[in-house]
Amino acid sequence: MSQGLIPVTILTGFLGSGKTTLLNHILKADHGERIAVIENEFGESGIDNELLVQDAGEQIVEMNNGCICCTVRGDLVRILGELAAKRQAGALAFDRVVIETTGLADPAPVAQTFFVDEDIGMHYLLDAIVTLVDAVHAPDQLREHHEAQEQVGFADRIVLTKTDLVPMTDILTLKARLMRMNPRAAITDASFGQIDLQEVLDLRGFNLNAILEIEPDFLTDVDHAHDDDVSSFVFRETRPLDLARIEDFLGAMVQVHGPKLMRYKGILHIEGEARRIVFQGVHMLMGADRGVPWRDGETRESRMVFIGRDLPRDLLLQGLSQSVAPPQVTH
Ligand SMILES: Nc1nc2c(ncn2[C@@H]2O[C@H](COP(=O)(O)OP(=O)(O)OP(=O)(O)O)[C@@H](O)[C@H]2O)c(=O)[nH]1
Repeated sequence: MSQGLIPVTILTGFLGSGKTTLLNHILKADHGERIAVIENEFGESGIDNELLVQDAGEQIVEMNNGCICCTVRGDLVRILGELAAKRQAGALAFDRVVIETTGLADPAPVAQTFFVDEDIGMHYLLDAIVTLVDAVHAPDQLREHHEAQEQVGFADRIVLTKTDLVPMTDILTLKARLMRMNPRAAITDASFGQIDLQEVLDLRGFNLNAILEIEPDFLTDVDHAHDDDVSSFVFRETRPLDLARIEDFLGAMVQVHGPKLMRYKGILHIEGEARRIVFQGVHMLMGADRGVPWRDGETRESRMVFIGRDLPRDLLLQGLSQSVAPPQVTH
């Protein structure tokens, strides 16, 4: 096996499948390794970045201006090159790289990077493509989005998430379907990212020969299409918001527009709350959690990204603006 190369894991999976949750588990686990993370997000606002636990040992690089598999692939090559150069010069220490792709990425062009770019190949070894599959939404996603199918097809390991929300018979049906789509990849379950790290790291799973059998044009084919009708926008607001109003409003919106709302997530500045509130959902499943405290003097801004098809953008922006907390009366 190629000695001295830096192992790279590509973490992929459709929108909201649990990538950031799993990545947080990897970062928090007691493995003694330093991990450089490359985060690619759909939409201009880097929210995942804020959701990752961070300590001095980690290097987190954001790539926000497009999808890693097409427009920003050049950026990926550049970032990997810079990381390797800094590591070689002793300016940066890390043992492995994890790339979290957007939920809409086709993993093939990301994987290609490690074979077609000579410089990258000299420093890095693609360890595996780990694909997360959301047990609640995958049956529809696999039917409607070819990206979801590509992610399963290219997986070296499949991690099934949210099995806590689905009856066992449906899980077995989904597993059988995934096995038919990709007999190479073993399937593991992870509840809220809890997984034995051996299941996702150092798999030495990426096998170019196997991939070339499935997709003979793998190394040359860079053309691929995205769902063009999927779009995103960001809501921003510096005035404090009222959490109950937001929950009521979005709760009502998903009743009507749930199927269009593929993914929404944000950091909210809530009246009277010293911590960031992390609010997120996938279609009709939504929830809020308390995040890290706002720092003294920091501008508290709510930012929420919506990704979906035919989004009711004006309605959402208007409803969220009306969720600003009423001014506090001081006596
Ligand atoms: N019930 C349940 N919820 C989960 C599980 N894993 C993740 N989630 C929730 O699913 C939501 C999405 O998780 P993320 O980790 O942000 O998903 P992601 O794939 O990073 O999302 P994008 O980057 O936006 O595509 C969050 O609310 C998680 O708490 C699980 O095993 N069970």
